[in-house]
Amino acid sequence: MSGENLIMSSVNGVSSIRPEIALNGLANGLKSNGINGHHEHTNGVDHKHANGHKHATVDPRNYDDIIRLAEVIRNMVDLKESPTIGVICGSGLGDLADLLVDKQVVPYTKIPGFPQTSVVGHKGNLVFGYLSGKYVMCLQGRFHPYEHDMDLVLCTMPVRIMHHLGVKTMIVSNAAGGINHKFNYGDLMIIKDHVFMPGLVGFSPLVGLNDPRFGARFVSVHDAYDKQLRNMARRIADEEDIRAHEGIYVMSGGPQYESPAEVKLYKVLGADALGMSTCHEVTVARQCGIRVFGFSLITNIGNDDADTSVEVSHEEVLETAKEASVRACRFVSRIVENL
Ligand SMILES: O=P(O)(O)O[C@@H]1C[C@H](O)[C@@H](CO)O1
Ligand code: HPA
Repeated sequence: MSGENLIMSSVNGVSSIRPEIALNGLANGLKSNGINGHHEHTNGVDHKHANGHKHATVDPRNYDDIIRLAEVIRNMVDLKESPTIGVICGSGLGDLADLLVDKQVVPYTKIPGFPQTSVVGHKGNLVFGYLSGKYVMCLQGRFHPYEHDMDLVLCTMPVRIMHHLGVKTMIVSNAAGGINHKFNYGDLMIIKDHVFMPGLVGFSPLVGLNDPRFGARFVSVHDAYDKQLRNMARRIADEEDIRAHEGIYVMSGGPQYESPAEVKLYKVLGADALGMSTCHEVTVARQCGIRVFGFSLITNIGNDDADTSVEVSHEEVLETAKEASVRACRFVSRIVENL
């Protein structure tokens, strides 16, 4: 692929990538030395491109590395303005990024030190452009902890980059199994609160030395999912005739789906839908002070009876998510319009 094509065509114009800037960015210091010398790069990430060759070492725990990487990304595109809205596209919402106007696409493979996606349905592009007249940045593909050895700091690095680039409101989506008996295939669930199972047992992106420049050591997640945004989203769902519930999302570590007994456990806990993402990203967004709106696409129904054989598959998840995709994109476009 030539340098000129690294940023793909836009709807209203094409910008060319300047790869030398990315490389200069690396030369200028994407070699982590730790936080003020206290943190000795204990978990530096030595990523590989999808094509196999090694590139920059970026320590996702190092504030200066994150800022430099954000600046490298800024220099890879010709930002029209600061993106104040960030969208993390879960399974089924990836098409949203394709709808952006004046679009600039940066493949994760071209970002030095960036992790890569491996889950089908997550393309692996950072996309900048206009949605409903607002300048947004989309993660067309997220990082699930189970793909990255439960390195939650690495998986949430894009949220910190979003914050540095100007994002004030984050919209995050996922595909999830419904466990509330009122839920049906293809419904949406506005996330009201979450149960972050990995976080409860120490797999939190906030574990480890905290550089105060990232935000508070102890982060409140009481009001993680903004009430005003939830109310607005409910109104929009009504106006658009989209079946949307409000409920509690539980994140398990995955990648195996839950056993019937585990589904039952989550039901007893009071959860309404279950998945393998989102909570880590929301936790970091809250540390940054980003307002959050989250929703699930209900792609399958959790089975809590071991005597009833109900097989869940990622293919089923993707198929239902695909059917719901147009609705979900319309929903998000209207929310962005109202921000
Ligand atoms: O990125 P999301 O949370 O939408 O992906 C879901 C959860 C698992 O990664 C996978 C299971 O089918 O889809
Ligand atoms: N469990 C966990 N993650 C999921 C599911 C599920 O049933 N459906 C989609 N993502």
